[in-house]
Amino acid sequence: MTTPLQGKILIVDDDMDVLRAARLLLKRHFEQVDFERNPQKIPYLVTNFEYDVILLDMNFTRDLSSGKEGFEWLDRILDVRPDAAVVMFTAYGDVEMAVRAIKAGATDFVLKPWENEKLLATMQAAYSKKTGLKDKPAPPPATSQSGINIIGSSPSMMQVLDTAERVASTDANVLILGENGTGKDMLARHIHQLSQRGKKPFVSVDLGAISETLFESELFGHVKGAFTDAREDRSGRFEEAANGTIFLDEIGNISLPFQAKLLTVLQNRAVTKVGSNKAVPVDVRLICATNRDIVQLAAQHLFRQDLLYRINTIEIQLPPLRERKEDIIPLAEHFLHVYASKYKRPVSSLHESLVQQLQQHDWPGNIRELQHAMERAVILSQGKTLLPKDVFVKNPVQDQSFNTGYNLEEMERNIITQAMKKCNGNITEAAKELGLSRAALYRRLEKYNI
Ligand SMILES: Nc1ncnc2c1ncn2[C@@H]1O[C@H](COP(=O)(O)OP(=O)(O)OP(=O)(O)O)[C@@H](O)[C@H]1O
Repeated sequence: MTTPLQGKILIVDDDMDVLRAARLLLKRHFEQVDFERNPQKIPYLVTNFEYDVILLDMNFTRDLSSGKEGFEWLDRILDVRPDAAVVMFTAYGDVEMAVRAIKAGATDFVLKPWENEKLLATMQAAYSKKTGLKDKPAPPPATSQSGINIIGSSPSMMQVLDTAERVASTDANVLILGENGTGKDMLARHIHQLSQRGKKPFVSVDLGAISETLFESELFGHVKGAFTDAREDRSGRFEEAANGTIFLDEIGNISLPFQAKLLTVLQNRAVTKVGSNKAVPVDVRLICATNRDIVQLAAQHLFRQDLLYRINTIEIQLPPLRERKEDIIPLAEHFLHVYASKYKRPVSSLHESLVQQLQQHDWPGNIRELQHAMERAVILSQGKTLLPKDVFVKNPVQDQSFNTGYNLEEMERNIITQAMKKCNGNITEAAKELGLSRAALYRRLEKYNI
């Protein structure tokens, strides 16, 4: 057994067996474990004693299934002690409710019947969070757990990673919002890896890159003969994601008729292939993302409100890089090492003047832009230290108006740069403007390092 932690715990549950069992377990690991059967005593207890973590039942017998009473008590606790760490105890099957409790300010939740290890780990994590956040080592713990190296220890990123970690195991639908290049895809993979579905498929679908005609067959599959080119049965992306996670990127870009089709699939948890009339059940966890203001789209009736409610059980907002400047240098250093090793370059540090310029830059293309800038700089670098001129290469197209000459590639680069500028870095809109698919535009952005 590890060194016992300090810490004062309160358990509130009206089931005496639960109280006894939980107390027996927690007593071995915490300095003091109090328990209370009557929730009416909560205001008195939290006012007069300082508990580090409160384990609170969501369903007292007065109100067996709605969890409403649990929410009320959570509110009362937070009124008295806004910084209280409250872990909700909830019945299996009430996960959505527990997730709502987290939105309402709970720290975490544990499902009943519980596994001792899980209960202990959750209580210990809540305790450390409450008392020792500052002592934690710098890298966010989630990084190594998922195997995905998410760089960022700014307060806003810590909060994003914290929410991601907590929702990962719940199977709740997640909507990730953020500008292009802020890491939405990466975060979706991270959540998948941390979830119980981590070893099952993660299927990413860029809805902005699928043409309207292929939408249904791509997502739901088709049967042989459904249309001229359908020479054999084909499974869709939902089926490929069976037991795993489907990531629907650019969800804000699909037309109203397809929103209706998607909603039917999500409601019925079953897909019907094009050309078939048999619905096949699918078990997938849904993560969606968009860079658009989806609430506004819903208000303008361009996005179905009922679909929005389905997909946004949990919303995670990824802040743009310019709003988490603390992350710029760690990210730049990360990419420096990645590309120095990839291209076998001797460069290993950033010059002080470059550090300043990196921090001052606005990064409209967010982390993707920084990543490309660092890749290009590493390739062009000549010494051990990267200088501003390596990263902020004077790019003639930025200074000149469109018609610079007759070099085709240069003209293409020019046009794309102009379109990206005009659309404020919004890839979907720029692709539309240029008459390209998003995928085709991405390829060109990569090619020209834009
Ligand atoms: N926190 C991070 N740490 C390290 N790399 C990151 C981080 N966030 C994003 N990246 C990298 O930046 C690039 C862009 O990230 P990603 O594709 O996840 O962004 P996105 O928001 O999904 O972009 P888009 O909206 O354009 O599809 C990727 O190469 C990703 O690996």
